[in-house]
Amino acid sequence: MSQQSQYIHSGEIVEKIGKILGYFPGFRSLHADGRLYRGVFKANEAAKLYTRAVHLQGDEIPVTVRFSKGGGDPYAHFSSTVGMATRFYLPDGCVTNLVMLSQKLFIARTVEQFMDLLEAGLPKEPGGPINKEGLQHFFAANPNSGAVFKMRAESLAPVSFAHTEFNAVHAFYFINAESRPTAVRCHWKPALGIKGQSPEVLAAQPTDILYTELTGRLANEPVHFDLELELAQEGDPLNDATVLWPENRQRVVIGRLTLTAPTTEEEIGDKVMNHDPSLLTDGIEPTDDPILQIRRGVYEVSAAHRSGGWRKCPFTGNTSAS
Ligand code: HEM
Repeated sequence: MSQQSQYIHSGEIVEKIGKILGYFPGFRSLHADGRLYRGVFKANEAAKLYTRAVHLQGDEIPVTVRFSKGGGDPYAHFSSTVGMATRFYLPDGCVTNLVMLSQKLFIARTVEQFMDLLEAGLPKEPGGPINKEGLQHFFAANPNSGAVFKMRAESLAPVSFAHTEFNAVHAFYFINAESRPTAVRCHWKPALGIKGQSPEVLAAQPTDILYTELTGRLANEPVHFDLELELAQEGDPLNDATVLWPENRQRVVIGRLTLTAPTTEEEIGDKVMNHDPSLLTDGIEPTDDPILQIRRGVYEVSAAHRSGGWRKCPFTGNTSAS
């Protein structure tokens, strides 16, 4: 995919997200509220079968994780969608990201479908409420998106990050030392097992409840997640983030993440922490999923706005979040 197609709609997308969810200067357009934690990742022997990526060869690799709420309002309560953005610090000083959601699927298959969704949800007047009627029409006309909306609306909310499964949603190619590619979907499986609760019960609790819960837990013991690869079979869609693969796909655990303590942007030394999911390293390649491809540009625009950068998207000329 060309650089232009990665960036062409980025400014417009960030602008529309702001019109729907509100502008909160200095915060991410989505996943506005989050907290950072640190720890290590250690791959097991199985990892090498699938990838030659330097952080997946068995050495202990420093990591940071940003857990976040899904929405654009940093002062909102938690909902059933939370994020887990993991950064691996590679021996050569570079980093690579693995970005996941508590949801298994994304709500649009293509950039065009996502832009139509945003258009449908735009408030009828500036600053007004989200256009729920417009969205209902959109979901009726776009059944794949409607099905994901329903699935996400019916999903349980977390009781603790330590009991939540996370999913990278897109497929990636893992490339091993023999240059053999395997198409996979990645998941973080909580070592303590998966538990959920009703979103209403979670929303009635303090707005920072899952962060204080995790910080309190880490004061007593580390928290572990296993990195699981779901292996595609011939014919499984690799470019459609709105569709699950059949349930019987082989799953292989390739390593364990151990979180030990909270941290901060200052301690890490990166005030922006842009978790672009296409910031990969040799041994992992993106698929041509158009939603995965567009994310680099969108995250750069959002990161630039919140860090006092562009008032105007340099790729499209659109103004945004003023
Ligand atoms: C067209 C599709 C998408 C758009 C437009 C979008 C937009 C955004 C934006 C604007 C941010 C804030 C970036 C920043 O300021 O650093 C963000 C963060 C995030 N997105 Fe997406 N996103 C999309 C798809 C996805 C998907 C498929 C996932 C599934 C893994 C995902 C997971 C996350 C997470 C976990 C964060 C928080 C990252 C952090 O903690 O720094 N997004 N997204």
